[in-house]
Amino acid sequence: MEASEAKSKKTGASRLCCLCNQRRPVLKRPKTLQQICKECFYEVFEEEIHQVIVKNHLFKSGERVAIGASGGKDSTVLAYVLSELNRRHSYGLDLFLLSIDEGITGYRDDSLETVKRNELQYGLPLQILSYKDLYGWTMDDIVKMIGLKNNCTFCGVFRRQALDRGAALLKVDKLVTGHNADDIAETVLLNILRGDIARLSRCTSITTGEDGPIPRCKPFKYTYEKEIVMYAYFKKLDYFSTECIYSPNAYRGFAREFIKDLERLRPRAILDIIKSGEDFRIATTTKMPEQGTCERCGYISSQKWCKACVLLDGLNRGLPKMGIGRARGGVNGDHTKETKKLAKSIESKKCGSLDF
Ligand SMILES: Nc1ncnc2c1ncn2[C@@H]1O[C@H](COP(=O)(O)OP(=O)(O)OP(=O)(O)O)[C@@H](O)[C@H]1O
Repeated sequence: MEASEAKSKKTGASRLCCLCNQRRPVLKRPKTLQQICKECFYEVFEEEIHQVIVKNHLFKSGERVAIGASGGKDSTVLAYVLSELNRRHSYGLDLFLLSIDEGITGYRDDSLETVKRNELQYGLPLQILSYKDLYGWTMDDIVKMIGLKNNCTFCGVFRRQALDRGAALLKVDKLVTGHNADDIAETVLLNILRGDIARLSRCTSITTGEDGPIPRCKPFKYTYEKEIVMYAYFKKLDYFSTECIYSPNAYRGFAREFIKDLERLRPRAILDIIKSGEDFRIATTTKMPEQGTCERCGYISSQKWCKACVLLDGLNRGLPKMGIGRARGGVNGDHTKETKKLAKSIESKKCGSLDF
């Protein structure tokens, strides 16, 4: 063997992309550990998402679809890829960007600037709704009142409803979010750790809320976070990468780290956790919440008042902890068993939990 040949074999310098066998590989694909070139990476990344959309019948031609756009990597890549696929495969969708301004100075104001640029870059109309306009409170105001602990509960509950209201305003048929495979695996794990069977059964569904105001889909259900970051990086997409300044959710953070450790040992671990979540069956004896409407605002709720109204009532009465079960008294019948149960159920729904 020639010395140069032996050297390139040792360093792997002569290797070609294991998909096209023509170009030099520039990355190791996190999901499969294959050494591939940039062009093949774009192709497999986009094609896998297309297959997920087609196999799960996520959209119908002619539908209006809002993309929940936070300006972060996931939703920015989602907006970009969905516009590309819509054109390439003639899905026939009318796409919109929908952003919720939680009122977090130094975080959401900056990320919304990114979404405004995406509006022009991708030619997608943008609708912004703010917590201030919808609820009379910004997250800055709420954190001033309640501190950092539990603020994610308010933010998550309000965002979910705000996205529904934005979707209604845009008259869309569906709302898509950038929740990725890592997010879903993490939520499966958290729901197991909390014993939250109702959520465990819902959190792996690719489409949820079909019986609610608007169905929500997660086209990135099987897409790895690392691949989304790589895609955004190689495509030089314009996104905002700072973490929320009010997000001290340590429990979720541990679950995230644990999954990252598993992924390092075995990349398939993320898909396997999702699969386990999908295969869980609920015993018929497990009591599931019944869906009705909030007596106060008419939004979907399994209680007399929806979660947002309970939290808002606490804030407006100067008793913010009431809604998260930290103070005595409350709505839905003061001091009753029902209030305690409601407060407990709200308390368990922390930041980013996938109630979709
Ligand atoms: N303020 C918001 N406005 C509109 N959509 C949002 C907003 N916050 C979150 N979303 C939607 O929910 C998804 C998951 O949000 P999460 O807070 O977990 O952020 P993330 O995983 O960092 O995603 P991203 O990178 O898109 O910010 C986002 O991808 C986006 O589709």
